[in-house]
Amino acid sequence: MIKVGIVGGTGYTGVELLRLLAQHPQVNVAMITSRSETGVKVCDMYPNLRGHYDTLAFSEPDAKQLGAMDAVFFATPHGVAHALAGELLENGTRVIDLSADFRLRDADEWSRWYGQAHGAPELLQEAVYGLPEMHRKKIKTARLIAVPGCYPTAVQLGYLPLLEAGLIDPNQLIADCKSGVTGAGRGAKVGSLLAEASESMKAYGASGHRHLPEISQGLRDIQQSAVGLTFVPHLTPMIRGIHATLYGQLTADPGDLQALFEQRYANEPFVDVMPAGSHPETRSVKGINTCRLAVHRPGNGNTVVVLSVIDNLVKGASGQAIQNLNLMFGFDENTGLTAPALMP
Ligand SMILES: NC(=O)C1=CN([C@@H]2O[C@H](COP(=O)(O)OP(=O)(O)OC[C@H]3O[C@@H](n4cnc5c(N)ncnc54)[C@H](OP(=O)(O)O)[C@@H]3O)[C@@H](O)[C@H]2O)C=CC1
Ligand SMILES: CC(=O)N[C@@H](CCC(=O)OP(=O)(O)O)C(=O)O
Repeated sequence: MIKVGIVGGTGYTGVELLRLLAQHPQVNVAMITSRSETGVKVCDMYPNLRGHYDTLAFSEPDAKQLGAMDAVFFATPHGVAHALAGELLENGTRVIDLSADFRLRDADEWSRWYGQAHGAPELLQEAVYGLPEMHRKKIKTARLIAVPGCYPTAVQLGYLPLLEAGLIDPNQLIADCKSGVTGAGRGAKVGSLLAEASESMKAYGASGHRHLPEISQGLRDIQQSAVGLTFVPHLTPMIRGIHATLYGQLTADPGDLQALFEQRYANEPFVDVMPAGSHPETRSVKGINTCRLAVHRPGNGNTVVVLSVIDNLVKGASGQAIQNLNLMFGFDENTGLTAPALMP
């Protein structure tokens, strides 16, 4: 049994960590922080957790107490993990950061997209990008994990087999993505109000979203050369879920695309390649750590279309964070992550 702490426990990804870890036989959540709810019991704020965390209460994010944990999850806004990660690592505590603090390898690029100086550039070299389907070996020995963003997870998993096989033009990638409103976090914002977000849909960040450099970096790593990506996110009237429609231009005879995807993900516990002709739904992954994919080649033409769905709070954040923890501590990769999705 290991002891873990969660910094930022009142947010959507924090409470999702609690929900999933309640089923994890090897993990004891020993500390959870919130500056605004200090002293409040977790189960008083989140009644769905009654019976699971009856004594655990929110406390201040004290570095010394966090340093007594085996691992600490950061479910906080950007910049918070920068300030605390170094001290925790020095104490031998492993850090799993759900924010974007360590996702980009270039500190200057991070500063440009996040509008603040990078607070811990000295840690960038050791941070491992926590996408197990690409970096499983490195994750197993990592001390510091940058959990991928929600859109980046859905997009990279969809393009991975095609780019690895060299079948599409890396300069003509188009990712048309939709997110539910929990993607914007729990903080009060006009755009997340029921009357603003329901019965409507809109694109945002079309001329440049902070996930663009993260996705491009990941696809570049697969492709081993520059990529040209157009990424347009949309806000849709659902609570959870990411739906990515990915377009690629074939440069060679692709052979059997369905077999390519099935073979690439045959040993991946959290990627489900749907039968040929499928259209995966976001609700089929609600609450679970699975990415469901389908690959199409309309009219047998030159365009390949990949459909990729995840739950932004699970494979897009907290579930993937636990998948990383399992790998880092030598637990079965799917420990605590095996329940089926809630449907409808
Ligand atoms: N929502 C999503 O779908 C996804 C989110 N992420 C990322 O995960 C992180 C958390 O997201 P989410 O749960 O949505 O965020 P929320 O806004 O819902 O929650 C943020 C949490 O962080 C705490 N917090 C805020 N500022 C600080 C601070 N300076 N020091 C310590 N704690 C702080 C808050 O509690 P308090 O202020 O009381 O301390 C709160 O518990 C973000 O970086 C986000 O980008 C990643 C993938 C998907
Ligand atoms: C709907 C919505 O607002 N989504 C967020 C992305 C989700 C998220 O939290 O981003 P990270 O994965 O990088 O942390 C956004 O567009 O900024």
